[in-house]
Amino acid sequence: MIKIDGLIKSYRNNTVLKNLTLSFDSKGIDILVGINGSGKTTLFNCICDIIPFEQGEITIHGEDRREKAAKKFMYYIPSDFYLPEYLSGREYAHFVFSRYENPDHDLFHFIIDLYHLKDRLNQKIGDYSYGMKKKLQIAIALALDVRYILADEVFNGLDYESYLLTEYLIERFATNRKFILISHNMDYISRNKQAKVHLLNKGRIENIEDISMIEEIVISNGELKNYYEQIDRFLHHNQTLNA
Ligand SMILES: Nc1ncnc2c1ncn2[C@@H]1O[C@H](COP(=O)(O)OP(=O)(O)OP(=O)(O)O)[C@@H](O)[C@H]1O
Repeated sequence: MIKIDGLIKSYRNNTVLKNLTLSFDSKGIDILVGINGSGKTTLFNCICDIIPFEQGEITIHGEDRREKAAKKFMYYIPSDFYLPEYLSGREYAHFVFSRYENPDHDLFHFIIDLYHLKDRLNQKIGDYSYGMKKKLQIAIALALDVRYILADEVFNGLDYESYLLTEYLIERFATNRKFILISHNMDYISRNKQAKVHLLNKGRIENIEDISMIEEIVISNGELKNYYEQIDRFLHHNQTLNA
């Protein structure tokens, strides 16, 4: 289980996470939603010990997140990943595998095949497209013997077939590990009824039982209604001028 207790994280005087308490069990899919800048990536960076925070505690299977014993349970696919462009996909996968226990090489090659990347594996990552880099990261993540895979916008950059394939892989692999996904993809969220959805809003987290609530919350919290009215007034004004 990942336990987050009383987490407070600020950047100078901007408090992004305000006394956050939540936990993730070790199977299934959890999806983190929230408007741009609500702190989703910050939360992932805190969990994975990439950034420090002022207050609170995060444990992974009872181990503090900073401990090696905690890190071996997790793999993180960030949205803006900077991969070593001078390595081939194969070399990079081997580098990651060397840092974890029991990676499944057969599974890695199986997924690489599904993603049509087999012939590209010996090429430098610098020559890969954005979607190909994403697929390489997903294949590596699934081949690792980890409990938790955290992924920030994992479907971005994937063509539709690869998106559906990845959705299916995640669903099947979630029977014995946890995927915590940051996603703005409402298509994915609404299709995956078994996933738990958490909304990060103004530094606090709430569970979303009914995903139609997301639209209501976004509209009632944000400036959206105001923007809709501005667009209507703008169009009305211009149409009047052009009439
Ligand atoms: N290194 C940093 N220094 C200062 N402020 C930061 C830093 N990183 C993030 N922030 C601020 O923290 C807030 C949360 O950012 P974060 O990237 O966690 O949001 P997010 O929910 O992941 O956004 P998005 O949906 O756009 O990816 C934003 O106001 C952002 O400007």
